Amino acid sequence: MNRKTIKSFDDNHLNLSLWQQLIFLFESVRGYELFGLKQHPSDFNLVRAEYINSRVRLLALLFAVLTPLWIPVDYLILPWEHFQQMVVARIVFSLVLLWLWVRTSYIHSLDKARTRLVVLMVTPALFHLSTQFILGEYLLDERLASYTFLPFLIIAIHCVFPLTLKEGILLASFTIITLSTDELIQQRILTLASLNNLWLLGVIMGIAIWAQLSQLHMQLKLFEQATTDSLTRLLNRRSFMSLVENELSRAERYHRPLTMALFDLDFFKKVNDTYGHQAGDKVLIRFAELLKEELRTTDIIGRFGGEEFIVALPETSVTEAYKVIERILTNCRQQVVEVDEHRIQFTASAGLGEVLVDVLSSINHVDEALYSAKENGRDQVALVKASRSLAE
Ligand SMILES: Nc1nc2c(ncn2[C@@H]2O[C@H](COP(=O)(O)OP(=O)(O)OP(=O)(O)O)[C@@H](O)[C@H]2O)c(=O)[nH]1
Repeated sequence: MNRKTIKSFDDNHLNLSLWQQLIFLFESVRGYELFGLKQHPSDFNLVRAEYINSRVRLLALLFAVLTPLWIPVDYLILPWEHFQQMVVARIVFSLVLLWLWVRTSYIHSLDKARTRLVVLMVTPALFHLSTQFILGEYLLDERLASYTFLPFLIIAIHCVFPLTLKEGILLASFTIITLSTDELIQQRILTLASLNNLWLLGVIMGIAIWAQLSQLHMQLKLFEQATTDSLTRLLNRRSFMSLVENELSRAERYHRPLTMALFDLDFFKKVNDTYGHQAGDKVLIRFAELLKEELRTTDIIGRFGGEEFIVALPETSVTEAYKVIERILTNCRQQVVEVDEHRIQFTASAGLGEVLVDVLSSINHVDEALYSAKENGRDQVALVKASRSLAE
């Protein structure tokens, strides 16, 4: 039996062990998502991909334009032979980045954005290596001090990207290893000068990763605010609709069933009027939790407004969905929400049907079915009329 009660958050929190409280804190600052241990929603990934891509483009263009501008300085301070080689290196580097700028005009996946980011970071690292190779011992000349700054600049630039801890560490390590290739080959990596450089690169990398995490955290928060209902943490109507639109395209392409159910809590006004609005909110939260518990992670759950909830079940026929909805309504009857000395019980009604042709009219149909469930006495599920289930 699935009999559950809700206590206030503070009661629950006080009973937690130190370890549980730490886990709670970790979760509340979105630790799993920031560390890259939990997948972000697919539409968030697309937003992040676009964000990363636009920065890759901007930086590629900036590097491509600025690098050749240094040629007059090369001319003034480098011997002719080195100058020629540096000009070639600068032009090649600039062309690669221009190519990256042109290629990155369109994005449709996070993986692509990540690959472009790696190319953006590795290209200047390779340019730096070629500089080391061309100038060699000449770099010890004080006038060429600025030619050794590039690695620090490259690592510092990592901070403009919203990355998870895992991505940030991988990318920065990859860049640092590329930057150190020369010293690794010549076995100079353990000299004091090299270790000093590595230490400084490590510090800048730490700061850059912190900035990346802060950006990602902010983006996750904004995304959540834009797509979820703040009370129940379910999808809001707009993001529910957009996810179901995608799911409907998939269902049509692969000829798979997609069903939808609209729930409405029965006599909810009475709960508010009798026990107060906060008690009503707790009932809404409990019902949202019940939906999350009873449905699959692939199902789409949203708060449609007020005391109405909506779910879409991919890969599920109406017959299968009917059993699921009945199970939810049965469990709903067994829920108890404790508010002060009161124990509130509640029921729900539902309309159920297949999603066909377009999402909006399917919602209208399940809404009509819900209406008949209410008319027939509530606390039950009603199906969209058979004729409606055929594509109209
Ligand atoms: N506590 C709380 N109440 C809400 C919220 N959103 C809507 N409501 C209330 O939900 C109630 C809905 O009432 P009605 O539409 O009359 O429906 P009902 O009382 O559930 O009756 P039936 O649907 O016919 O069974 C209204 O009193 C709204 O104020 C919310 O976020 N929190």
